[in-house]
Amino acid sequence: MLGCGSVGSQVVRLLGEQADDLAARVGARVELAGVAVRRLDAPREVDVPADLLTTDAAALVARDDVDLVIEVIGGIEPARSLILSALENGASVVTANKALLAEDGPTLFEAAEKAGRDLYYEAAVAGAIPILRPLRESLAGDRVTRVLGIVNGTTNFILDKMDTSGAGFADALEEAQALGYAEADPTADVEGFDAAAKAAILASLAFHSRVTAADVHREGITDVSAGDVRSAREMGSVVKLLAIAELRPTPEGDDAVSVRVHPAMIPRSHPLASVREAYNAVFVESEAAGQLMFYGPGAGGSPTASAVLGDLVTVARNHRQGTRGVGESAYADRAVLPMGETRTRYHVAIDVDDRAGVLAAVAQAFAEQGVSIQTVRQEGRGNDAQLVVVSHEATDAALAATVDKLRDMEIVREVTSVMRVEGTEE
Ligand SMILES: NC(=O)C1=CN([C@@H]2O[C@H](COP(=O)(O)OP(=O)(O)OC[C@H]3O[C@@H](n4cnc5c(N)ncnc54)[C@H](OP(=O)(O)O)[C@@H]3O)[C@@H](O)[C@H]2O)C=CC1
Ligand SMILES: N[C@@H](CC=O)C(=O)O
Repeated sequence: MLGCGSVGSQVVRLLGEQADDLAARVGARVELAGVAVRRLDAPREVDVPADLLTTDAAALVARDDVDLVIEVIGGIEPARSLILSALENGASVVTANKALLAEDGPTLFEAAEKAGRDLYYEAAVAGAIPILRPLRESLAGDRVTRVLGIVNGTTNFILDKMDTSGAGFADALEEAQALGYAEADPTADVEGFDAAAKAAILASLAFHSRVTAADVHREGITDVSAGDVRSAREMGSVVKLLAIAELRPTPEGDDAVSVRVHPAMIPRSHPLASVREAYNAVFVESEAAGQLMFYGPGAGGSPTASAVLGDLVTVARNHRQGTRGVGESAYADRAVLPMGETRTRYHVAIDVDDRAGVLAAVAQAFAEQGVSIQTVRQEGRGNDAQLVVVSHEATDAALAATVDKLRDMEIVREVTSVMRVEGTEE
Protein backbone atom coordinates (compact mmCIF):
# COMPACT_ATOMS: atom_id res chain seq x y z
CA MET A 1 0.00 0.00 0.00
CA LEU A 2 1.22 3.46 -0.91
CA GLY A 3 -0.67 5.98 1.28
CA CYS A 4 -2.83 5.46 4.33
CA GLY A 5 -5.10 8.51 4.45
CA SER A 6 -8.89 8.68 3.96
CA VAL A 7 -8.96 5.93 1.33
CA GLY A 8 -5.88 3.91 2.30
CA SER A 9 -6.92 3.53 5.94
CA GLN A 10 -10.29 2.09 4.85
CA VAL A 11 -8.55 -0.32 2.48
CA VAL A 12 -6.38 -1.50 5.39
CA ARG A 13 -9.50 -1.89 7.59
CA LEU A 14 -11.38 -3.93 4.97
CA LEU A 15 -8.35 -6.07 4.18
CA GLY A 16 -8.30 -7.06 7.86
CA GLU A 17 -12.05 -7.38 8.43
CA GLN A 18 -12.74 -9.34 5.24
CA ALA A 19 -9.54 -11.38 5.12
CA ASP A 20 -11.33 -14.75 5.05
CA ASP A 21 -13.89 -13.72 2.43
CA LEU A 22 -11.19 -12.20 0.27
CA ALA A 23 -9.13 -15.40 0.54
CA ALA A 24 -12.15 -17.44 -0.56
CA ARG A 25 -12.80 -15.15 -3.54
CA VAL A 26 -9.19 -14.93 -4.65
CA GLY A 27 -8.21 -18.51 -3.82
CA ALA A 28 -5.26 -17.37 -1.69
CA ARG A 29 -4.77 -15.13 1.31
CA VAL A 30 -4.03 -11.49 0.55
CA GLU A 31 -1.33 -10.26 2.91
CA LEU A 32 -0.33 -6.68 3.53
CA ALA A 33 3.42 -6.49 2.91
CA GLY A 34 3.89 -2.85 3.91
CA VAL A 35 2.29 0.59 4.05
CA ALA A 36 4.21 3.63 2.82
CA VAL A 37 3.28 6.99 4.33
CA ARG A 38 4.81 10.45 4.59
CA ARG A 39 4.84 10.70 8.42
CA LEU A 40 5.24 7.63 10.62
CA ASP A 41 3.72 9.33 13.66
CA ALA A 42 0.58 10.82 12.01
CA PRO A 43 -2.75 9.83 13.60
CA ARG A 44 -4.48 7.09 11.53
CA GLU A 45 -8.09 5.97 11.25
CA VAL A 46 -6.93 2.35 11.63
CA ASP A 47 -4.22 0.57 13.57
CA VAL A 48 -1.38 -0.32 11.24
CA PRO A 49 1.28 -2.64 12.77
CA ALA A 50 4.37 -0.48 13.30
CA ASP A 51 6.61 -2.96 11.46
CA LEU A 52 4.51 -2.52 8.28
CA LEU A 53 4.75 1.28 8.17
CA THR A 54 7.56 2.85 6.20
CA THR A 55 8.47 6.19 4.68
CA ASP A 56 10.53 4.48 1.98
CA ALA A 57 7.90 3.91 -0.70
CA ALA A 58 10.52 3.27 -3.41
CA ALA A 59 12.01 0.39 -1.43
CA LEU A 60 8.54 -1.08 -0.79
CA VAL A 61 7.59 -1.23 -4.49
CA ALA A 62 10.99 -2.75 -5.31
CA ARG A 63 10.50 -5.74 -3.00
CA ASP A 64 10.49 -9.15 -4.71
CA ASP A 65 7.68 -10.51 -2.52
CA VAL A 66 5.18 -7.80 -3.57
CA ASP A 67 2.72 -8.97 -6.26
CA LEU A 68 0.33 -6.02 -6.12
CA VAL A 69 0.78 -2.33 -5.32
CA ILE A 70 -2.18 -0.17 -4.26
CA GLU A 71 -1.45 3.52 -4.86
CA VAL A 72 -3.60 5.89 -2.79
CA ILE A 73 -1.15 8.75 -2.28
CA GLY A 74 -2.69 10.95 -4.99
CA GLY A 75 -1.13 13.71 -7.12
CA ILE A 76 1.39 13.36 -9.93
CA GLU A 77 4.74 12.72 -8.23
CA PRO A 78 5.95 10.57 -6.58
CA ALA A 79 2.85 8.51 -7.47
CA ARG A 80 3.76 8.22 -11.19
CA SER A 81 7.37 7.10 -10.57
CA LEU A 82 6.26 4.64 -7.91
CA ILE A 83 3.61 3.09 -10.18
CA LEU A 84 6.07 2.84 -13.08
CA SER A 85 8.70 1.20 -10.93
CA ALA A 86 6.15 -1.21 -9.40
CA LEU A 87 5.16 -2.33 -12.93
CA GLU A 88 8.80 -2.62 -14.01
CA ASN A 89 9.43 -4.77 -10.96
CA GLY A 90 6.65 -7.15 -12.00
CA ALA A 91 3.84 -6.05 -9.68
CA SER A 92 0.32 -5.19 -10.86
CA VAL A 93 -1.14 -1.87 -9.72
CA VAL A 94 -4.51 -0.68 -8.41
CA THR A 95 -4.87 3.10 -8.11
CA ALA A 96 -7.54 5.70 -7.30
CA ASN A 97 -5.44 8.51 -8.74
CA LYS A 98 -7.65 10.37 -11.26
CA ALA A 99 -5.32 13.37 -11.48
CA LEU A 100 -2.41 11.20 -12.64
CA LEU A 101 -4.52 9.03 -14.99
CA ALA A 102 -6.04 12.10 -16.63
CA GLU A 103 -2.66 13.75 -17.06
CA ASP A 104 -0.52 10.84 -18.12
CA GLY A 105 -2.66 7.69 -18.38
CA PRO A 106 -1.17 6.45 -21.68
CA THR A 107 2.35 6.31 -20.16
CA LEU A 108 1.04 4.13 -17.35
CA PHE A 109 -1.02 1.90 -19.68
CA GLU A 110 1.96 1.37 -21.99
CA ALA A 111 4.16 0.48 -19.00
CA ALA A 112 1.55 -2.06 -17.79
CA GLU A 113 1.29 -3.54 -21.29
CA LYS A 114 5.07 -3.78 -21.60
CA ALA A 115 5.39 -5.41 -18.20
CA GLY A 116 2.47 -7.78 -18.89
CA ARG A 117 0.82 -6.65 -15.65
CA ASP A 118 -2.58 -5.25 -14.67
CA LEU A 119 -3.34 -1.59 -14.01
CA TYR A 120 -6.86 -1.13 -12.58
CA TYR A 121 -8.44 2.15 -11.46
CA GLU A 122 -12.19 1.80 -10.86
CA ALA A 123 -11.97 4.03 -7.76
CA ALA A 124 -10.64 6.97 -9.79
CA VAL A 125 -14.11 7.99 -11.04
CA ALA A 126 -17.26 8.28 -8.93
CA GLY A 127 -15.94 6.43 -5.84
CA ALA A 128 -17.92 3.27 -5.18
CA ILE A 129 -19.95 3.37 -8.40
CA PRO A 130 -18.91 0.69 -10.88
CA ILE A 131 -18.70 2.76 -14.06
CA LEU A 132 -15.28 2.19 -15.63
CA ARG A 133 -15.59 -1.58 -15.97
CA PRO A 134 -19.06 -1.29 -17.57
CA LEU A 135 -17.67 1.21 -20.07
CA ARG A 136 -14.53 -0.79 -20.80
CA GLU A 137 -16.06 -4.28 -20.79
CA SER A 138 -19.86 -4.55 -20.57
CA LEU A 139 -20.47 -1.90 -23.24
CA ALA A 140 -17.47 -2.77 -25.41
CA GLY A 141 -19.74 -4.24 -28.08
CA ASP A 142 -21.97 -1.17 -28.20
CA ARG A 143 -21.32 2.34 -29.47
CA VAL A 144 -21.43 4.82 -26.60
CA THR A 145 -22.41 8.25 -27.89
CA ARG A 146 -22.71 10.33 -24.73
CA VAL A 147 -21.74 10.29 -21.07
CA LEU A 148 -23.29 12.87 -18.76
CA GLY A 149 -22.29 12.78 -15.14
CA ILE A 150 -22.33 14.36 -11.74
CA VAL A 151 -18.89 13.17 -10.70
CA ASN A 152 -17.92 15.51 -7.89
CA GLY A 153 -19.62 15.04 -4.54
CA THR A 154 -18.45 18.29 -2.95
CA THR A 155 -19.87 20.55 -5.66
CA ASN A 156 -23.09 18.55 -5.85
CA PHE A 157 -23.52 19.02 -2.12
CA ILE A 158 -22.95 22.79 -2.43
CA LEU A 159 -25.35 23.23 -5.38
CA ASP A 160 -27.97 21.05 -3.68
CA LYS A 161 -27.76 23.23 -0.54
CA MET A 162 -28.07 26.39 -2.65
CA ASP A 163 -31.17 24.92 -4.30
CA THR A 164 -32.92 23.58 -1.21
CA SER A 165 -32.10 26.30 1.34
CA GLY A 166 -31.51 29.34 -0.90
CA ALA A 167 -27.98 29.65 0.57
CA GLY A 168 -25.26 31.51 -1.35
CA PHE A 169 -22.13 29.74 -2.61
CA ALA A 170 -19.90 30.82 0.32
CA ASP A 171 -22.33 29.60 3.01
CA ALA A 172 -22.93 26.29 1.24
CA LEU A 173 -19.17 25.75 0.88
CA GLU A 174 -18.69 26.43 4.58
CA GLU A 175 -21.27 23.76 5.40
CA ALA A 176 -19.59 21.28 3.02
CA GLN A 177 -16.28 21.92 4.80
CA ALA A 178 -17.85 21.53 8.25
CA LEU A 179 -19.31 18.16 7.20
CA GLY A 180 -15.93 17.01 5.85
CA TYR A 181 -16.98 16.79 2.18
CA ALA A 182 -14.79 19.63 0.97
CA GLU A 183 -11.07 19.91 1.72
CA ALA A 184 -9.70 22.89 3.65
CA ASP A 185 -8.45 23.94 0.19
CA PRO A 186 -11.45 23.09 -1.99
CA THR A 187 -9.97 24.48 -5.25
CA ALA A 188 -9.79 21.17 -7.15
CA ASP A 189 -13.46 20.53 -6.43
CA VAL A 190 -15.08 23.97 -6.80
CA GLU A 191 -12.99 25.01 -9.82
CA GLY A 192 -13.86 21.78 -11.62
CA PHE A 193 -10.33 20.26 -11.85
CA ASP A 194 -11.42 17.06 -10.10
CA ALA A 195 -14.46 16.64 -12.37
CA ALA A 196 -12.36 17.46 -15.46
CA ALA A 197 -9.89 14.67 -14.62
CA LYS A 198 -12.80 12.24 -14.23
CA ALA A 199 -14.37 13.48 -17.50
CA ALA A 200 -11.10 12.76 -19.35
CA ILE A 201 -11.02 9.21 -17.97
CA LEU A 202 -14.70 8.60 -18.82
CA ALA A 203 -14.29 9.96 -22.36
CA SER A 204 -11.17 7.85 -22.99
CA LEU A 205 -12.99 4.66 -22.01
CA ALA A 206 -16.37 5.48 -23.54
CA PHE A 207 -14.94 6.43 -26.93
CA HIS A 208 -11.80 4.23 -26.90
CA SER A 209 -9.81 7.37 -27.51
CA ARG A 210 -7.00 9.29 -25.83
CA VAL A 211 -8.45 12.20 -23.88
CA THR A 212 -6.39 14.02 -21.26
CA ALA A 213 -7.33 16.66 -18.70
CA ALA A 214 -5.87 19.30 -21.05
CA ASP A 215 -8.55 18.38 -23.64
CA VAL A 216 -11.40 19.11 -21.25
CA HIS A 217 -13.07 22.53 -21.24
CA ARG A 218 -13.42 23.35 -17.53
CA GLU A 219 -15.55 25.79 -15.57
CA GLY A 220 -16.20 25.49 -11.84
CA ILE A 221 -19.10 26.63 -9.68
CA THR A 222 -17.60 29.66 -7.92
CA ASP A 223 -19.56 32.06 -10.14
CA VAL A 224 -22.91 30.31 -9.66
CA SER A 225 -25.06 32.79 -7.76
CA ALA A 226 -28.17 32.35 -5.62
CA GLY A 227 -29.93 34.23 -8.46
CA ASP A 228 -28.86 31.60 -11.05
CA VAL A 229 -30.19 28.83 -8.81
CA ARG A 230 -33.46 30.74 -8.25
CA SER A 231 -33.79 31.38 -11.98
CA ALA A 232 -33.31 27.66 -12.68
CA ARG A 233 -35.96 26.83 -10.09
CA GLU A 234 -38.42 29.21 -11.79
CA MET A 235 -37.81 27.35 -15.06
CA GLY A 236 -38.48 23.98 -13.39
CA SER A 237 -34.74 23.23 -13.52
CA VAL A 238 -31.83 22.75 -11.16
CA VAL A 239 -28.16 23.77 -11.46
CA LYS A 240 -25.63 20.89 -11.47
CA LEU A 241 -21.91 20.71 -12.24
CA LEU A 242 -21.92 18.35 -15.20
CA ALA A 243 -19.15 16.38 -16.85
CA ILE A 244 -20.21 15.83 -20.45
CA ALA A 245 -18.44 13.71 -23.04
CA GLU A 246 -20.03 13.15 -26.42
CA LEU A 247 -19.31 12.08 -29.96
CA ARG A 248 -20.05 14.77 -32.52
CA PRO A 249 -19.85 14.35 -36.30
CA THR A 250 -17.21 16.39 -38.14
CA PRO A 251 -17.95 17.91 -41.58
CA GLU A 252 -15.76 15.11 -43.01
CA GLY A 253 -18.12 12.51 -41.55
CA ASP A 254 -15.76 11.33 -38.77
CA ASP A 255 -16.52 11.35 -35.07
CA ALA A 256 -14.93 14.04 -32.92
CA VAL A 257 -15.01 14.03 -29.14
CA SER A 258 -16.39 16.93 -27.13
CA VAL A 259 -15.51 16.92 -23.43
CA ARG A 260 -16.44 19.60 -20.97
CA VAL A 261 -17.18 20.33 -17.33
CA HIS A 262 -19.38 23.28 -16.42
CA PRO A 263 -22.43 24.19 -14.39
CA ALA A 264 -25.66 23.75 -16.31
CA MET A 265 -29.38 23.95 -15.75
CA ILE A 266 -31.18 20.63 -16.19
CA PRO A 267 -34.93 20.03 -15.99
CA ARG A 268 -36.12 18.59 -12.67
CA SER A 269 -37.60 15.70 -14.66
CA HIS A 270 -34.10 14.60 -15.78
CA PRO A 271 -32.76 11.60 -13.79
CA LEU A 272 -29.63 13.56 -12.83
CA ALA A 273 -31.72 16.31 -11.20
CA SER A 274 -32.66 13.96 -8.37
CA VAL A 275 -29.02 13.29 -7.42
CA ARG A 276 -28.83 15.02 -4.06
CA GLU A 277 -26.15 15.92 -1.50
CA ALA A 278 -22.70 14.41 -2.13
CA TYR A 279 -23.97 11.57 -4.33
CA ASN A 280 -22.71 10.98 -7.87
CA ALA A 281 -24.43 9.59 -10.95
CA VAL A 282 -23.34 8.87 -14.49
CA PHE A 283 -25.86 8.75 -17.33
CA VAL A 284 -24.67 6.82 -20.39
CA GLU A 285 -26.29 6.81 -23.83
CA SER A 286 -25.35 4.15 -26.35
CA GLU A 287 -26.77 3.08 -29.68
CA ALA A 288 -27.93 -0.43 -28.80
CA ALA A 289 -28.50 -0.26 -25.04
CA GLY A 290 -30.15 3.16 -25.01
CA GLN A 291 -29.94 5.03 -21.71
CA LEU A 292 -28.25 3.66 -18.58
CA MET A 293 -27.75 5.33 -15.23
CA PHE A 294 -25.17 4.49 -12.57
CA TYR A 295 -25.76 6.03 -9.12
CA GLY A 296 -24.15 5.93 -5.70
CA PRO A 297 -21.67 7.44 -3.24
CA GLY A 298 -18.92 9.09 -5.27
CA ALA A 299 -16.51 10.03 -2.51
CA GLY A 300 -15.36 9.14 0.98
CA GLY A 301 -12.85 6.66 2.35
CA SER A 302 -15.06 3.62 2.73
CA PRO A 303 -16.99 3.80 -0.61
CA THR A 304 -13.76 4.45 -2.48
CA ALA A 305 -12.05 1.57 -0.68
CA SER A 306 -14.87 -0.70 -1.88
CA ALA A 307 -13.89 0.03 -5.49
CA VAL A 308 -10.19 -0.47 -4.68
CA LEU A 309 -10.89 -3.88 -3.14
CA GLY A 310 -13.01 -4.91 -6.13
CA ASP A 311 -10.01 -4.23 -8.36
CA LEU A 312 -7.72 -5.98 -5.90
CA VAL A 313 -9.78 -9.20 -6.08
CA THR A 314 -9.79 -9.12 -9.90
CA VAL A 315 -6.06 -8.47 -10.12
CA ALA A 316 -5.25 -11.10 -7.50
CA ARG A 317 -7.39 -13.69 -9.34
CA ASN A 318 -5.61 -12.84 -12.59
CA HIS A 319 -2.27 -13.20 -10.82
CA ARG A 320 -3.24 -16.63 -9.44
CA GLN A 321 -4.22 -17.78 -12.92
CA GLY A 322 -1.07 -16.36 -14.51
CA THR A 323 -3.11 -14.07 -16.73
CA ARG A 324 -4.00 -10.37 -16.94
CA GLY A 325 -7.15 -8.34 -17.55
CA VAL A 326 -8.29 -6.83 -20.81
CA GLY A 327 -6.25 -3.63 -20.48
CA GLU A 328 -7.09 -0.53 -22.51
CA SER A 329 -8.65 -0.63 -25.99
CA ALA A 330 -6.56 0.21 -29.02
CA TYR A 331 -7.00 3.95 -29.36
CA ALA A 332 -9.10 5.47 -32.12
CA ASP A 333 -7.36 8.85 -31.65
CA ARG A 334 -10.39 10.96 -32.41
CA ALA A 335 -10.09 14.72 -32.76
CA VAL A 336 -11.19 16.80 -29.78
CA LEU A 337 -13.74 19.45 -30.71
CA PRO A 338 -12.86 23.03 -29.61
CA MET A 339 -15.35 24.39 -27.05
CA GLY A 340 -16.40 27.15 -29.47
CA GLU A 341 -17.87 24.49 -31.78
CA THR A 342 -19.78 22.72 -29.02
CA ARG A 343 -23.53 23.09 -29.38
CA THR A 344 -25.87 23.52 -26.44
CA ARG A 345 -28.69 25.75 -25.21
CA TYR A 346 -28.20 28.83 -23.04
CA HIS A 347 -29.97 30.73 -20.31
CA VAL A 348 -29.01 34.43 -20.35
CA ALA A 349 -30.21 37.00 -17.79
CA ILE A 350 -29.84 40.63 -18.86
CA ASP A 351 -30.50 43.78 -16.77
CA VAL A 352 -31.98 46.29 -19.20
CA ASP A 353 -33.38 49.82 -19.36
CA ASP A 354 -37.13 49.41 -19.24
CA ARG A 355 -38.10 51.29 -22.40
CA ALA A 356 -39.94 50.69 -25.68
CA GLY A 357 -38.08 48.56 -28.23
CA VAL A 358 -35.75 46.91 -25.73
CA LEU A 359 -37.04 43.41 -26.40
CA ALA A 360 -36.69 43.80 -30.17
CA ALA A 361 -33.14 45.15 -29.81
CA VAL A 362 -32.07 42.25 -27.60
CA ALA A 363 -33.72 39.73 -29.94
CA GLN A 364 -31.83 41.26 -32.85
CA ALA A 365 -28.48 40.87 -31.05
CA PHE A 366 -29.17 37.13 -30.75
CA ALA A 367 -30.41 36.84 -34.34
CA GLU A 368 -27.33 38.60 -35.77
CA GLN A 369 -25.14 35.79 -34.39
CA GLY A 370 -27.54 33.08 -35.60
CA VAL A 371 -28.68 32.24 -32.06
CA SER A 372 -32.39 31.53 -32.14
CA ILE A 373 -34.46 32.31 -29.06
CA GLN A 374 -36.69 29.62 -27.55
CA THR A 375 -38.31 31.71 -24.79
CA VAL A 376 -37.93 35.21 -23.40
CA ARG A 377 -39.61 36.74 -20.39
CA GLN A 378 -39.37 40.06 -18.62
CA GLU A 379 -39.04 40.24 -14.87
CA GLY A 380 -39.42 43.47 -12.88
CA ARG A 381 -40.00 47.00 -14.12
CA GLY A 382 -38.09 50.30 -14.23
CA ASN A 383 -34.62 50.02 -12.68
CA ASP A 384 -35.24 46.36 -11.80
CA ALA A 385 -36.16 45.24 -15.34
CA GLN A 386 -34.50 42.02 -16.45
CA LEU A 387 -34.91 39.90 -19.58
CA VAL A 388 -34.41 36.15 -19.21
CA VAL A 389 -33.68 34.50 -22.55
CA VAL A 390 -33.42 30.76 -23.21
CA SER A 391 -31.95 29.96 -26.61
CA HIS A 392 -32.29 27.00 -28.92
CA GLU A 393 -29.09 25.00 -29.54
CA ALA A 394 -26.23 27.20 -30.74
CA THR A 395 -22.45 27.02 -30.74
CA ASP A 396 -20.50 28.34 -27.78
CA ALA A 397 -18.71 30.76 -30.12
CA ALA A 398 -22.01 32.23 -31.38
CA LEU A 399 -23.29 32.65 -27.85
CA ALA A 400 -20.04 34.32 -26.70
CA ALA A 401 -20.29 36.77 -29.63
CA THR A 402 -23.92 37.49 -28.68
CA VAL A 403 -22.98 38.22 -25.07
CA ASP A 404 -20.15 40.54 -26.22
CA LYS A 405 -22.65 42.40 -28.39
CA LEU A 406 -25.18 42.65 -25.55
CA ARG A 407 -22.53 44.08 -23.24
CA ASP A 408 -21.86 46.87 -25.78
CA MET A 409 -25.52 47.89 -26.04
CA GLU A 410 -26.61 51.12 -24.42
CA ILE A 411 -29.92 49.66 -23.19
CA VAL A 412 -28.13 46.77 -21.44
CA ARG A 413 -26.99 47.61 -17.93
CA GLU A 414 -25.44 44.20 -17.24
CA VAL A 415 -25.48 40.61 -18.47
CA THR A 416 -25.88 39.09 -15.03
CA SER A 417 -25.83 35.40 -15.86
CA VAL A 418 -24.96 33.09 -18.75
CA MET A 419 -25.53 29.41 -18.12
CA ARG A 420 -25.78 26.37 -20.34
CA VAL A 421 -28.99 24.36 -20.41
CA GLU A 422 -28.89 20.56 -20.81
CA GLY A 423 -31.75 18.19 -21.52
CA THR A 424 -34.15 17.94 -24.40
CA GLU A 425 -35.95 21.03 -25.65
CA GLU A 426 -39.59 21.19 -24.69
N1 LIG B 1 -11.01 10.83 -0.54
C1 LIG B 1 -11.90 10.50 -1.46
O1 LIG B 1 -13.13 10.60 -1.26
C2 LIG B 1 -11.43 9.97 -2.77
C3 LIG B 1 -10.09 9.94 -3.11
N2 LIG B 1 -9.69 9.44 -4.31
C4 LIG B 1 -8.28 9.39 -4.64
O2 LIG B 1 -7.62 8.52 -3.72
C5 LIG B 1 -6.28 8.95 -3.53
C6 LIG B 1 -6.04 9.12 -2.03
O3 LIG B 1 -6.91 10.10 -1.54
P1 LIG B 1 -7.09 10.34 0.04
O4 LIG B 1 -7.01 9.06 0.77
O5 LIG B 1 -8.29 11.18 0.18
O6 LIG B 1 -5.78 11.21 0.35
P2 LIG B 1 -5.18 11.57 1.78
O7 LIG B 1 -4.54 12.91 1.64
O8 LIG B 1 -6.19 11.38 2.85
O9 LIG B 1 -4.03 10.48 2.00
C7 LIG B 1 -2.83 10.49 1.28
C8 LIG B 1 -1.88 9.49 1.91
O10 LIG B 1 -0.69 9.45 1.14
C9 LIG B 1 0.43 9.57 2.01
N3 LIG B 1 1.50 10.23 1.29
C10 LIG B 1 1.53 11.48 0.79
N4 LIG B 1 2.69 11.72 0.16
C11 LIG B 1 3.42 10.58 0.28
C12 LIG B 1 4.73 10.19 -0.13
N5 LIG B 1 5.52 11.02 -0.80
N6 LIG B 1 5.15 8.94 0.16
C13 LIG B 1 4.36 8.08 0.86
N7 LIG B 1 3.10 8.40 1.28
C14 LIG B 1 2.65 9.63 1.00
C15 LIG B 1 -0.05 10.36 3.18
O11 LIG B 1 0.80 10.07 4.29
P3 LIG B 1 0.54 10.69 5.74
O12 LIG B 1 -0.73 10.05 6.23
O13 LIG B 1 1.72 10.27 6.52
O14 LIG B 1 0.40 12.15 5.54
C16 LIG B 1 -1.47 9.82 3.33
O15 LIG B 1 -1.46 8.66 4.12
C17 LIG B 1 -6.12 10.22 -4.36
O16 LIG B 1 -5.60 9.91 -5.61
C18 LIG B 1 -7.57 10.72 -4.50
O17 LIG B 1 -7.77 11.53 -5.65
C19 LIG B 1 -10.58 8.93 -5.23
C20 LIG B 1 -11.92 8.94 -4.95
C21 LIG B 1 -12.45 9.49 -3.72
N1 LIG C 1 -13.25 15.49 -3.80
C1 LIG C 1 -13.92 14.46 -4.55
C2 LIG C 1 -13.61 13.13 -3.91
C3 LIG C 1 -13.74 12.01 -4.81
O1 LIG C 1 -13.24 11.89 -5.90
C4 LIG C 1 -15.43 14.72 -4.55
O2 LIG C 1 -15.88 15.61 -3.81
O3 LIG C 1 -16.14 14.05 -5.31
